[in-house]
Amino acid sequence: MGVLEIKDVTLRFGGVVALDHVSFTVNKGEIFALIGPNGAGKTSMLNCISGLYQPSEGTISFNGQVINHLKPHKRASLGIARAFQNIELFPHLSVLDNLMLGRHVRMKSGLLSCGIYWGKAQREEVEHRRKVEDVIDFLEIEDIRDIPVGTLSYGLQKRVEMGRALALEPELLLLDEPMAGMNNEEKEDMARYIIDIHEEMKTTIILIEHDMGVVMDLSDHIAVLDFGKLIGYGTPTEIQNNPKVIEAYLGEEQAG
Ligand SMILES: Nc1ncnc2c1ncn2[C@@H]1O[C@H](COP(=O)(O)OP(=O)(O)OP(=O)(O)O)[C@@H](O)[C@H]1O
Repeated sequence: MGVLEIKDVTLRFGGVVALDHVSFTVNKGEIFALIGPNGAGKTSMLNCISGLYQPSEGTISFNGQVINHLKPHKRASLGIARAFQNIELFPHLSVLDNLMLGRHVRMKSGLLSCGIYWGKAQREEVEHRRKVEDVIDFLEIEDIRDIPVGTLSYGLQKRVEMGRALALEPELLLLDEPMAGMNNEEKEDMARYIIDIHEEMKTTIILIEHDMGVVMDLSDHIAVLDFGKLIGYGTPTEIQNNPKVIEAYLGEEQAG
C-alpha cells in the first residue's frame, strides 16, 4: 500500500502553475526520486507534502489520512520530516542542540508539566537524548557533537541537516538535493547514509536530486516533472528508456 498518495495536485501562484494535476503513489519503505529540469515544480511538491504550501486543488494522503490542511508541525508529528536544500540549522548552536531541537515535536512535556511532573519530564528528556545520541552514532558525527554548526564544513553541515530530520524518527523523510554542492567523496558518503537509513531504519525516502548517477543507483521509483506536469513515472530502467523524459530532461543532462 502507498504510504503517500498524491492525487491530482495543482498549485498555482497567481498566473504561474507550479504543479498541474500531478498524481503518484510512494510505496512504504522505498526510495522515491523526484527529478526534472529547473523550475519543474520539484521543491513545490516537497513543500506541499511537508505543509509549507497548500495545494490549490487535489489531495495528499499520508497513511490513508488526508493531510492537505495540516500545518507543518502537525505533519512532522505524524512522522514526515524534511531536510532542506539550503541548510536550516541554528549556526551558533552545537550539533547536539540542533538535533535536540529537531526532535522537539516528539517531546510531550511542556513547561507546565515540567513544573508539576518534574521526574517524568526528566525521564522523557533522557529518552529523547538517547534517541538523538543514536542518530549521532549512526551518522558518525560523535567528534563534532559539541561544535557550533556554523563552523563546520558544508558537507558536514548537510549531514547534520539530515540528522536534524532523522532525530524526529520519521516514517517519511523528504530530502531536497542532499548532495548539492558536495565533492565526490562527500556525495559517496551521503549516498551510503541514505542507503543505510533505507535499509536499517526502513524509512520511506523522497529524494530530489540532479545527479542522475545517484538517482538511478538509489531509487526504486522515479517521478519526472516538467513545467509542473508529471511526464514520466517508473523504475530507473523505465525512466532511462522513456522518450518523453529523454527529450525533456535526460538528453539535456547527458549533453550537459
Ligand atoms: N513561493 C512562490 N511564489 C511564486 N512562484 C513560485 C513560488 N515557489 C515556486 N514558484 C514557481 O513555481 C515553479 C516551480 O518552482 P520549484 O522551485 O518548485 O521548481 P524546482 O523543480 O524545485 O526547481 P529547482 O530544480 O531549480 O530547484 C517555478 O516557476 C517557480 O518560479
